[in-house]
Amino acid sequence: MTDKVKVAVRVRPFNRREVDIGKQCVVDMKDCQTVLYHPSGTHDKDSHKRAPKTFAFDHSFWSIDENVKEKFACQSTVYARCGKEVLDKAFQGYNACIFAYGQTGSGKSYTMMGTAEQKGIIPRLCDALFEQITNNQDESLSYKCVVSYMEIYNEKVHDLLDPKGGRQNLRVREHNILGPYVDGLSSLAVSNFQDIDNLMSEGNKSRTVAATNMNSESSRSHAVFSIILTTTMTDLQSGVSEFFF
Ligand SMILES: Nc1ncnc2c1ncn2[C@@H]1O[C@H](COP(=O)(O)OP(=O)(O)OP(=O)(O)O)[C@@H](O)[C@H]1O
Repeated sequence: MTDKVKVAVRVRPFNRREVDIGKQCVVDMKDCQTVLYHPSGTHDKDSHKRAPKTFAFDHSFWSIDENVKEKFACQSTVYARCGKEVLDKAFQGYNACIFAYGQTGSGKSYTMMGTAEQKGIIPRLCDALFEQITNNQDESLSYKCVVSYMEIYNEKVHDLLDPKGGRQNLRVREHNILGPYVDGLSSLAVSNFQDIDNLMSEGNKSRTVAATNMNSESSRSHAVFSIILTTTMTDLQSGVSEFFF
């Protein structure tokens, strides 16, 4: 990757409540730029204080109205610009992390997981990952894919996929070459997105606070899902890449 960190911003459609109370949209996007307008407009003597503010990002995704075809960024556009490159680099041996940040209800889950009809980045990336593994014609190359899922709650690390269902605290250690790792964290083999989805659902049941519970407790619970892709060339371990969500 030319830049190690890329930042994308996405604006979602108004929800029912916002439509009902007549909210006004103050965000516009063009190419990689995001423009914020002052809600009071710019038609009086103080207007200069309320000039629009323009910010540049690696990507600005305008997803407010799918009828505005020339501007609308759908789920596949977001994957093509943010997910595909990460996958390509993982096959070259780089580690990668896609991290969604934003206030409650801003569209993180929709962008990352999406719905059955409108798949988000994670299912698309996993489908492409397993498709690439399945289509591999090079007999000297083989791939193995495993996943881990942990929760960090009150600075304690729990294994959400522990087959024994235990709740012991795991230790974070430092490997002299690979860096920090969680000692004893289970990793389970997967061969398609459905396997991954099932393990995520199982893991979510083991979280201290239900993932859907929006209260102050849930803000202390952080779940980290990782997919570890090991590429092996005949008799030679060539690379291990890890994705974090
Ligand atoms: N780009 C989008 N297009 C259509 N609907 C969207 C979009 N983004 C979000 N939504 C809808 O907005 C609502 C809130 O989105 P979502 O649950 O993804 O937010 P979130 O940031 O994950 O919230 P939380 O932090 O509370 O989990 C959902 O009903 C979702 O379907």
